[in-house]
Amino acid sequence: MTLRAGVLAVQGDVSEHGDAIRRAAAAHDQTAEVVEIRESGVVPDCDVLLLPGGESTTISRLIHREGIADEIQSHVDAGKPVLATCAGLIVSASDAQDDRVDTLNVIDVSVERNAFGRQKDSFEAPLAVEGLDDPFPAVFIRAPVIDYVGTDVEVLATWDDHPVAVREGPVVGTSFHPELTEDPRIHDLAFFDSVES
Ligand SMILES: NC(=O)CC[C@H](N)C(=O)O
Repeated sequence: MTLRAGVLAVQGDVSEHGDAIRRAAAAHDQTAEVVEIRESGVVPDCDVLLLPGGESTTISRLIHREGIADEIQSHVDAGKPVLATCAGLIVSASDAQDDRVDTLNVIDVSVERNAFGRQKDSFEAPLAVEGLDDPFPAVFIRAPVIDYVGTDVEVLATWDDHPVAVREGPVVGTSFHPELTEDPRIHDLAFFDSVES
């Protein structure tokens, strides 16, 4: 099976997500065809979506301007998988506590932007994640803190008493950047568990 994976490419770390989904697919003897999303009309043909890290105020502005935001919401309504990382999670949240981010409201969490690692902008931590046997090397870069999760949201990992990986229906969100390591297990958990079942 070839999976058509759309990476939101209006801004952010796009190519890394493409590589990560290809690695995860290969681990399942599948291939991923990666398409970059910069305009409307692409999302409806995608099996899965990746919403990368970057700058959430910019990403939010561009996806609304280009008519991509509604298409992402329809993708989620249809039960199709999404992995949203860092700024992608902020854009996906129900609340970003920032008027400049018009969120998609596809995962019921409230996030505080740039709240992790104020003293030290980025850090890596070995993270215990629900469903993974060994810790995941989680890279945090000016990461959002999740300070509220809705009742339908499953917390997959916490760091420093805060949820940092969450799932609601087809959407998995992380405060950290799984695409910046060689380890495919978060992409695997977001896509191949759900796509294959
Ligand atoms: N690494 C990231 O994606 C950082 C997110 C960024 N600080 C934002 O709020 O948009």
